[in-house]
Amino acid sequence: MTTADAQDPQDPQDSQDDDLEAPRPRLPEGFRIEGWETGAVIGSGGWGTVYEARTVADGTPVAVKVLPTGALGPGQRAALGELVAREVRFSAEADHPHLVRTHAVCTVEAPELPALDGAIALVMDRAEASLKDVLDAAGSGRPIDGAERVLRGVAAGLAHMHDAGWVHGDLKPANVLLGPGGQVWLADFGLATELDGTHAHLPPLGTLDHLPPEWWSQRTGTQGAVVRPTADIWAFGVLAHQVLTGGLHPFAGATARARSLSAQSYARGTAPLRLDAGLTGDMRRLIADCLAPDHTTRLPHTARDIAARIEDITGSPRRRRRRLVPAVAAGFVVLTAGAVAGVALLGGGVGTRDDDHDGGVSATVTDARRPVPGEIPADSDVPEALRPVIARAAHRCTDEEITPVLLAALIKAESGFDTNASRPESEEYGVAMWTPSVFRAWAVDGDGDGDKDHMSPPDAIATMSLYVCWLDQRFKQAGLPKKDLPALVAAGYRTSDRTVIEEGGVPARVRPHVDRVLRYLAAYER
Ligand SMILES: Nc1ncnc2c1ncn2[C@@H]1O[C@H](COP(=O)(O)OP(=O)(O)OP(=O)(O)O)[C@@H](O)[C@H]1O
Repeated sequence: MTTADAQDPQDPQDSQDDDLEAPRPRLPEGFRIEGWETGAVIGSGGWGTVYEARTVADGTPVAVKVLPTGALGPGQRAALGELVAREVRFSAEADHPHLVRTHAVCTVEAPELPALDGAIALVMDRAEASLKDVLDAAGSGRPIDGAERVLRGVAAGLAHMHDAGWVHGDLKPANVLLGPGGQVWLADFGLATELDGTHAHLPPLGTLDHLPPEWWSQRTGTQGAVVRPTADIWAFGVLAHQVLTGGLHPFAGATARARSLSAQSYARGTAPLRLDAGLTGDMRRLIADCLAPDHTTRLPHTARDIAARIEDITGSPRRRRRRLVPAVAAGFVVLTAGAVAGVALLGGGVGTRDDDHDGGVSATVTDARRPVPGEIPADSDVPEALRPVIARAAHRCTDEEITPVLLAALIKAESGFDTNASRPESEEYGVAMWTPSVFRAWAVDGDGDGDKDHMSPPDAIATMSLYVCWLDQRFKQAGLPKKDLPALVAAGYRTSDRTVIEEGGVPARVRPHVDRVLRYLAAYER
């Protein structure tokens, strides 16, 4: 579903990193730049090299970014000057606990090292690691240590930037620094530029993995590409997914370019959003909002709003325990991703959701007397063994119309919950009545057994959820009435998205089937 970052030798983004491996002139350890003394190299970026350093007067640790200017042509020198000026101006203006501070800008005087003589040196707070270092070392599939703290810090820093009228423009794990006392700092404001009305012009640098899909269709004029705050929101969505899954990118692909193409297919409406199944519902919704497919639909999700939501989701454990979470029908437990089999029966009463990803059961228990909208009621005819499978499959889709009861109604109309159902004349099999060739195009491994089998209820139902989620998105994009979506989805599952869109509604030939689905749905929702 998602693919860990991998390097592609053909990928310009990755080959940029190869370039960084080329030997560069280095300052010797103990080199003095005004009141600071450099130490070992921390790393190199597109423009220069970052060194450990300390303040000579009192030994305070700092980092010094040295940007050589000697080998640059006049145009490059001007561009570098502009980046530095932005970074310094930004740092001075935007004083904030989640933005790294630049203390001074100096000139390196090293006549004996001509390549570095005259270089610009930025003296900054020193971090212990970047978020990229942490993600590179993390085991994928689980949130990194301190994931919530990191997300809170990044979101707060971004909200402060946007409120101050700046766009970061290059938000990515390498530009999130982690301080020695657990601080979270946004860094590298080289691309940050003041908002001009609603957007800023930036040169087309950025990072493929964190660029919003609309970036590719924008026209790049002499001033560069238009970068708006919503581009930072997209980048935050990608980064949050990576932080919560130990580095998994939300879009599939072995290379940055492939992932970017997947993101563009999603934005065009030709592929659904497939977030990692281990995310909690709150985080899923938040990431899905950040990854809204275009600038306009992302616009309502401001950094301030995202920061507030993250505070709410990840608030203190005490606050979290008090928050009651809407849950599945009374008397059973919803299993999070990675655990499908088994239904634990609990008594009635009120429980809480465990927002921490422990890879195990995320228990959501409701008050038995109050059925939760969209969830399967306790007294329904849905077989107990299928309930958690259906609930989990429905919760994979972030679109509100795709609920457990809608999936249950669809399955009942398709097969009457018969896991061995078979209609050979139309080549439809299993509980979700998949035609094997169509199933293969969408297949999801719902039970995580490494196999995708249309006769396996978890696989068939998870795939049904993915497919109807996509239908739902298609119909919304086509402007079909929101209130008709359950009927349209039922019709689309029996025919195709195209047929429904072309007919502008439910085709007459599937009307009886659709009516049946709606009747079952109404009974579950009563
Ligand atoms: N203040 C700092 N404290 C500690 N490490 C830092 C600091 N600033 C940058 N680094 C680290 O130094 C390395 C180089 O950083 P730099 O900002 O030059 O490049 P980058 O962000 O990796 O790439 P680019 O700037 O080209 O996008 C990175 O590993 C970064 O995490």
